This record gives sequence, C-alpha cells and structure tokens, in this order.
Amino acid sequence: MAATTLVILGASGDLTQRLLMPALYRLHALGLTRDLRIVGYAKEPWSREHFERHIHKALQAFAPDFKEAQWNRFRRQLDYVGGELQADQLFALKDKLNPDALFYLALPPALFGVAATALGEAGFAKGPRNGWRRLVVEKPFGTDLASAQVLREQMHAHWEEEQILRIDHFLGKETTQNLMVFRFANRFIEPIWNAQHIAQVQITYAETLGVEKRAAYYDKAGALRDMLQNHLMQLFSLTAMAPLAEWDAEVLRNHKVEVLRSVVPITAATVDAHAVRGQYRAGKLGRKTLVGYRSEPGIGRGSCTETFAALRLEIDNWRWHGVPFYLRSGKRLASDYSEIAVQFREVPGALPKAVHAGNNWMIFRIRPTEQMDLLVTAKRPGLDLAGRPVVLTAPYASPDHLEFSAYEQLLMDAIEGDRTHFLRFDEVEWAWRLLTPVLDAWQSGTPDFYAAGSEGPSTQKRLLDLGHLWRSIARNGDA
Ligand SMILES: NC(=O)C1=CN([C@@H]2O[C@H](COP(=O)(O)OP(=O)(O)OC[C@H]3O[C@@H](n4cnc5c(N)ncnc54)[C@H](OP(=O)(O)O)[C@@H]3O)[C@@H](O)[C@H]2O)C=CC1
Ligand SMILES: O=C1O[C@H](COP(=O)(O)O)[C@@H](O)[C@H](O)[C@H]1O
Repeated sequence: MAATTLVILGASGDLTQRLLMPALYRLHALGLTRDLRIVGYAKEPWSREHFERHIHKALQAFAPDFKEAQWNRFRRQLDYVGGELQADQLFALKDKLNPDALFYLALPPALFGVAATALGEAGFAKGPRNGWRRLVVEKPFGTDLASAQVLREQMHAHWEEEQILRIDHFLGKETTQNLMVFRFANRFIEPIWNAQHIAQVQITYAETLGVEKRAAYYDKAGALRDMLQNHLMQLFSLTAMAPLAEWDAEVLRNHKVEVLRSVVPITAATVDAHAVRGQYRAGKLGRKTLVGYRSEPGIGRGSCTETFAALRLEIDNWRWHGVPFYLRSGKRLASDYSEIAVQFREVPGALPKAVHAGNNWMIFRIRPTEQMDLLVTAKRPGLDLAGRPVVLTAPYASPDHLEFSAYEQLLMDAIEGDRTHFLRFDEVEWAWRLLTPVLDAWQSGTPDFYAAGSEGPSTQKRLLDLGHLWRSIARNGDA
C-alpha cells in the first residue's frame, strides 16, 4: 500500500468512535495499514492531543483486544483539523494529504451534499497526476427517489461516479460475501436456484434493540428506509441475481440492478398486498419490561414511524417468476435473529408414507451465529424405512482463518480501490424507485402495533402465499 491519507469528516461522531476507529486500529495491528495517515476533521476546535485522547477512550470502550502498546503505535497515525464544512476551512487539510487520499463522510446524511461540494471546491476531488482521490459516503443515500437523485447531481458536480464509494456495511459481512461464493462456486447449486425448484425466500433481520439514542434520526427514517431500502434489498439482489460472466465490480452491479429492474412494481393500489408496517408497544423481553416506541426518549407521543417493515417482492423474469421473496426487519423483536432462508419445493410423492419428506431449506444464517444450514430428510436409523429431518451445518468461524468485521473489510476495500462491495448509484436509485410508492402510502394512516419482545405485527401474515409460514423469530427460524 502506498502512503495514503484517510480524512474522516465527522470525526467527533458516534460512527467514528464505535465502528471506524476500532476497525482502523485492528487493521493497523494486523500490519495492513502501516502507511495510512488518518486525519480527523470536525467542528470542534480540538488539538491533535485532544483528538488522540478522544479516540483513546473510544478504543478502550469499543476495540476488542485493546492494548496500550499497540495504541502507542497506532496513535502516531492520527492527526486532527478542526473546521466547518466550507472550502476555505477544509483547505487547511491540504498539507496533510498524500497523493493518494480518501475522504470519508461520517456525517449526518443531510450534509453529504454540502461536504462533497465543499471538498470539490477546495480542489480535493482532483488528485495530483501520480495519485487518486476517493469519496466514501455513509448511508442513507437520500430519503426517497427524488432526494437521492438530487444528491447524486450534487456529488457529480465535482466527483466522478468511479470515485464515489457508497457504503452499505452489510456488503462487508461474511455471510453476504459468502452468498456469492457459495452460489457460484458449487456445481450443484446453480441448476436448482430457480422457480422450478425454489418455493419461497425469506430474508429476516430481527433485532431486540430499540431505537436507543438515535431518536432524532430514526423517527424520521423508520424501518423501511433504515434497513429494507439498503441492507435487505442488497441481500435480496445478491440472492436472486444471475451468475456473472466475469468477476468484476461493474458486472456484479449490473446483475444486481437487473434483479431490481425485474421486480414487479408496487403501486398505490397494491401496497397493502406487498407491504406491512408495525410499531412496537410496551412489552416484555425475558424478564425485562420494555417501553413502547412512543414512550422512548426523543420520540413524539403520536409518532407513526414504523419500527417494523415487511415486504413481499415478486420478480418477473424467467428465473424467478412465481417465487415470492419475503423481506422483513424490525426493532424490539423477540430475538437477534437474521438469515436468508430459501425453501425448496416438495419432492414428488412416490416415497413410502413413513418417510414424510419435508421441504428442504438452505439457510444462510447471519445471527446469532454465522453459519450455513441445509435442512434435509434422511433415514431414521432402525428397521423401518422412515425419514427424519436432519440439519447439515457448516459453521463459519474457523480457528484457521482471521475474521474481519464489515467495516474492516470495507475500509480495506476503499483504500485498495475495490468497488465490488460498494453501491453504484443506479442500485440505490432502483431500490428507491421500488419503495417510494410504499413510503408515499405510509405518509398517512397508522402502523399495526406489536408488543415489544414479540414476533412483530400479526398482519405480516397477509403477505404470504397460502401454505407459507413466517419462520419464527423467537425460535431462530424453527417452526
Ligand atoms: N452511528 C452508527 O452506528 C452508524 C452510523 N451510520 C451513518 O454514519 C453517519 C454518521 O453517523 P453518526 O456518527 O452516528 O452521527 P453523529 O451525529 O454521532 O456524528 C456526526 C458527525 O457530524 C458532525 N456534524 C453534525 N452536524 C454538523 C454540521 N452542521 N457541520 C459539520 N459537522 C457536523 C458531528 O459533529 P459534532 O459532534 O460537533 O456535532 C459529528 O462529528 C450517518 O450518515 C449515519 O447514518 C451508519 C451506520 C451505523
Ligand atoms: O444500518 C443499520 O444497521 C444496524 C444493524 O446492523 P448490524 O450490523 O449492527 O447488526 C441497525 O441496528 C441500524 O438501525 C441500522 O441503521
């Protein structure tokens, strides 16, 4: 790696403390980013020493395996500049930039356009001839189709699309990346990965967390914008896309966009058949009593923001015609349970009755543990020819392999210029195009309530085809 500067705009914020700095610290400890200079930039008129103390405290709290000796090496990479998001003030960064430099917008989303413009006006979008410049943008990219398009225009005034790395941290998760490897590196999968063999797909991201300290952001966003529009749509398109002709970031992103373009549009008339929203009321999780969303600090007593969203998507192409894809995510649910679960169609009935062949499921589990489960029917040991369900499990973690957090993966990719796991604008745009009619419809009316600690609103059932059941959140997917 050539000497590179990473400027973090918004360096006094939560993301920097909790996720970016711990990731950078670990990459440094592993010897992967020795030539990286990290410059924090924020409004606070801090000295470099003050910034160091701030980050030291953050790492003590959030970096697993924090060690003072390692910190003493890492701190030498750090620097700080205080200023507003204005070109004349940003210009103070000039002498700190290597020919290769990237700017990370760890800022409130409303400031992405302002910051990109100010960096451009300061002349930072164009590097010297022997270097490159990149802009890493956090999520969410816009709040609907129109605002995302406006933001794109603002960014493109100074930055080329190839320079912009839009983060979706789910693309840095092992399970997400494994979807691509597992699907395309195994001979037996591709021939059955289609409507002829697959009955339904369920993508669930359930959290026990509530709104925590993010009321100001979350109450404006809601579950559809916070989780479905970005993270779950990515899992969806990676599950459904066609095999790549070439292992290349642009080809991959073309394929994901193809999926989104093939989704049957949801309209004002069909929203209720395709989308359900919920909001948690007071409830119990184990012995803990939980307040309802409207009683959380910072949330309006009459807020209609959804804390749960479920979608039924249908893809009208040769591969998937007739297969419903169910996506859902919510806060304050019964467990931290997340997976992509693919159910195969039933086998024909020419088996002895006692075999009871159940449906096969292929499950890519994200939480509570990352692992793959294949649910099959095998013979029950004994004299009779009877069947029993068996789970073939492949755990993810292995003592022989280092694991990297999503932010470690993506920061490394950003430094190396690998765009594979970042979003191209048209992916974001298509996801907004599909979901904006739902957001529009949800501007009025109220969400369906569910008790905190439960499976979510019972109305989510209405999205399912006859014979399909939601997998149980409380029992990590078991029936
Ligand atoms: N926190 C998280 O867990 C995650 C956050 N994200 C995304 O990361 C981004 C940052 O989030 P987060 O760190 O939580 O937000 P915070 O509000 O904690 O921090 C944002 C940063 O922006 C600065 N800032 C705020 N307003 C201005 C302004 N008007 N001018 C200049 N700087 C300003 C803040 O400075 P100051 O401290 O002075 O206000 C702070 O440094 C968001 O886009 C969020 O969606 C994504 C995934 C997870
Ligand atoms: O982006 C977000 O993701 C988290 C869930 O992701 P995880 O990797 O932390 O499990 C979610 O809690 C948050 O609301 C959302 O903004």
